[in-house]
Amino acid sequence: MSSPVLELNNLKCSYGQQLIVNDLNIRLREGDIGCLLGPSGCGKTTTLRAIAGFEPITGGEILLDGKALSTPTLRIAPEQRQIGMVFQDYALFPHLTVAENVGFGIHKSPERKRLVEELLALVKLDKLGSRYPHELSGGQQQRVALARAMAPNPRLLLLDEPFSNLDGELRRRLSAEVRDILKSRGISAMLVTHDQAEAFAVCDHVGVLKDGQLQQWDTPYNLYHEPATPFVASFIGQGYFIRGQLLSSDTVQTELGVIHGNRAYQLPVGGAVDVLLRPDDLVGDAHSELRARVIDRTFQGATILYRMQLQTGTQLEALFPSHADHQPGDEVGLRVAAEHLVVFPAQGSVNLHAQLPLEQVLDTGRSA
Ligand SMILES: Nc1ncnc2c1ncn2[C@@H]1O[C@H](COP(=O)(O)OP(=O)(O)OP(=O)(O)O)[C@@H](O)[C@H]1O
Repeated sequence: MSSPVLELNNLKCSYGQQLIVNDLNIRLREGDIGCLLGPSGCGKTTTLRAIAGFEPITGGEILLDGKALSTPTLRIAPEQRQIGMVFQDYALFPHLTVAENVGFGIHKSPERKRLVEELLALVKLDKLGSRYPHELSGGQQQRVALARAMAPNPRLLLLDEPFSNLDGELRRRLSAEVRDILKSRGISAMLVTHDQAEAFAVCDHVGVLKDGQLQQWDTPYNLYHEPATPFVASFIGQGYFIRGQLLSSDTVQTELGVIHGNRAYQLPVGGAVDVLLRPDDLVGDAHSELRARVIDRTFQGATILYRMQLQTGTQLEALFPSHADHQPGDEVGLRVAAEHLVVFPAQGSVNLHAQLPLEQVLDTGRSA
């Protein structure tokens, strides 16, 4: 396994007496794109600014290639860190052309002209080198910012909400393109976002933060299918919890029937658990004894998200292919097809027949 390019060891950051980032441990491998993801105010930007050298740290250490950049008694200046930064608002120099912006950090290099041309071609702006930033679209400006940050060949690139000023399709396309560009050059990067789809599309590893603490640092696949905490389960993807009882380490009895998973839990057999259900864990089955009534539906194109109710009153969400066209009031046969059984020890005193909505988990998490 390759050695980490960036290490955050027990990192702590504070503003005055207020601890903002608490004991963060992250290792980013060479060539990987990492992400800090979490709700507003959880400490993502503070962490990124500490890595860049703009904020002091109050505990732990930040290492680049094994060398200390920050400790509570040391702060290497940002320009000496070999770290490039791309900001949300592009932060281009308005009085410099596109080519001059890109070449700004390498003005002493004899290779400057060639490098600028190469980078402009890489970000597909080779014909726009003589324009000024205000003559470009938002997406084009962010490409210039990316090329400028890459020009000095940094060991690590930091991207702070780089696509948040762009919308919809452009945002999706540019984020995929940026991933391709970084990967084609083997550049290690750390991105901050509160957009889960963006984190999943761009990054190899994602760290979910809550109140300055890392809940899980993992691949997007594992965050979705094997969330380590109820907070990650509820923050990542759609879903909700239903109450169940553990029959064995990998089997749980619920009012939807017995659900058998592919992973063993070290929890007391017979104990109450909360079972995570994603809308795509429920499939239609006309022959199933489990029946639910459609309450409402949201047409999403290829799929329809149904809200349904069991006879017991429990409400469920199910995502069906669009051709399964049910109307409110219809009775539908259901089956659970959850390969990835995700359970947590039961929280609070939830009515056995009531689902625990995700918002409640998030609220409980916040106030904890
Ligand atoms: N300069 C500052 N002085 C005091 N408190 C600050 C300062 N900057 C940020 N904070 C506080 O630190 C906490 C974390 O802020 P931070 O900007 O790191 O969060 P974030 O996760 O990036 O949020 P967002 O997604 O909204 O940008 C917040 O409670 C914020 O109010």
